Amino acid sequence: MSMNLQSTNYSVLSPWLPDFAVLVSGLLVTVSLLLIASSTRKGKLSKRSLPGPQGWPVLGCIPLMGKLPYKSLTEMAKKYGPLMLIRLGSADFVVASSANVAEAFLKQNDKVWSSRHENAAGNILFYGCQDISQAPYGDRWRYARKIFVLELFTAKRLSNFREIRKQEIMRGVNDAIERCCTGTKAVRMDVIVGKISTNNVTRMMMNDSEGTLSDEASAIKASDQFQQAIKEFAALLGSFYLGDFIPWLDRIDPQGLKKRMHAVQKKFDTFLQKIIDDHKLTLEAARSRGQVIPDDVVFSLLTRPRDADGQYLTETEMKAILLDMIVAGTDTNTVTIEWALSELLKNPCILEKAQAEMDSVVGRERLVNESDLPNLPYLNAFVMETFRLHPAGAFIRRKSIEDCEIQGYKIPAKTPLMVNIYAIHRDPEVYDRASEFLPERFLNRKMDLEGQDFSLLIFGSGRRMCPGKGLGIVFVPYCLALFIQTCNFSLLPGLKPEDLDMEEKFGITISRRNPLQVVLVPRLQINLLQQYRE
Ligand code: HEM
Repeated sequence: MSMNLQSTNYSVLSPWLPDFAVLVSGLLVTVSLLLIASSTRKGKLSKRSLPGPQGWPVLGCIPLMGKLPYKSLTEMAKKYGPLMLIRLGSADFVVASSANVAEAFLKQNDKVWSSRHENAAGNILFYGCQDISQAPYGDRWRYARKIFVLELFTAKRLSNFREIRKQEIMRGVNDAIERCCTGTKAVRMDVIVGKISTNNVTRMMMNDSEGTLSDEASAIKASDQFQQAIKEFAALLGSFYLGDFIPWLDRIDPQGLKKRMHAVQKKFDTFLQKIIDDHKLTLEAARSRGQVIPDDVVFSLLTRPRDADGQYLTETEMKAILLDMIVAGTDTNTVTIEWALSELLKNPCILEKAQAEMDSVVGRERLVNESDLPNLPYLNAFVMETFRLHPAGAFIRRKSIEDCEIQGYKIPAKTPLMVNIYAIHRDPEVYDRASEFLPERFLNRKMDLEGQDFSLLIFGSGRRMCPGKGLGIVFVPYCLALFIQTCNFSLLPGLKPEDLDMEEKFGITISRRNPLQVVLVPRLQINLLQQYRE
């Protein structure tokens, strides 16, 4: 039976359609109320009015954000100061854009600002924020974080996996060189480095070198689709979902983002459940044969006994934590290394200096080791400058758990905060020639990675500081050290260093808008490199 959709819809809706006059007056009243609300909101929020742009009714400052919100907010801070109030849809955010203001939030009032602002992505992608990164401040977050730091990402495990990091990076180097067909073709560095970072983190989590995983799980982990799923996951996590800011749009999902979030979450859930089931089978077999259980994160999670007070992690919480590791642990490293390589290609004299240092400290007869890193001051300064000018993420996102006074402004509980790391790292009051890439600035500057230098907030600060920092500070410099030592790099034929674009794309991380394409040729004896081929 055919049905006239138009007339059906009309007849269903018509009882609810107000007549035109009522509609117009209703709209006028709504807009006036919103205008009144937006003009009085500052009084509501603070003792003295926090400065900030006025914004539009309903949308607030959403239209002012542009494609790169951290840059728009940096510009606004020049006008309104380093402590601003900005309304996005129906939510008031405070924005910190200087080291001093960041310190007031993250050090002097660390506990108050130690929750996270919930959003659709956190809820859908991380099983209702049951992970660490999205979890609200409270007992479950504290418990999961303690396990992460004291049992999963320990210094001992990082050290045990040293050789695996070297293997994975060298596999990537060899793969890149081979794909370049002895210097005739370019490779996409986001693809090469993305695979190295993922393999590095996933092997710590689920070490399949000892036959722990089924063929099916190993094949998924090694596939290009898995890489793409991580990209999709990270893109959705960083997406600007309108329903988070204008609650009544949540039911409509006008951008179709929630649908995509559910789809990618399902893929990861199936994969993680398979990993856990495979591990359980291996565990059973190993126990029945009295064998030693291999070292990896999933085994650690599955074999940990209940705590004395009866607390334990549920299987869903375990999956949420594993997701944290996959996403937070791969994308951050990948974008940082891709930006570092971009700067090397843009500034060939920096590459020359880094290679000269490598040759004089390590030589060309052996591969650089992680233990050489402390003896490579120029390389370390180059990495720090990359972290400064290209922070992995633009913002530290927090939420207050109680009322708080910052610089004389009273800010109520449950206010979301954005610390604009991008603005702080480019503050001309702190850094000379702040927008230029100058590794030398870190040769004579103390390199603080503990979150106590608020002009350099690479891994955040305080209670919610990055618990994966130990891996980041080894993996990023070591991966770069091996590339710098073993390869010569050039851009696509005809492209000069000064023509290389450095355009950015905003997401949960700041990535290159256009992928970096590089031609790599070996600069060491090929047999030194090839001992690490697949
Ligand atoms: C270059 C590498 C990395 C950078 C630049 C980085 C940066 C950050 C930053 C800025 C935060 C927010 C901290 C805050 O709120 O104060 C964070 C949180 C976090 N990072 Fe990292 N990260 C990196 C690598 C990793 C790795 C390798 C892992 C794990 C495998 C990881 C896991 C996490 C988790 C779980 C959180 C949330 C912590 C919490 O909310 O308690 N990160 N990271």
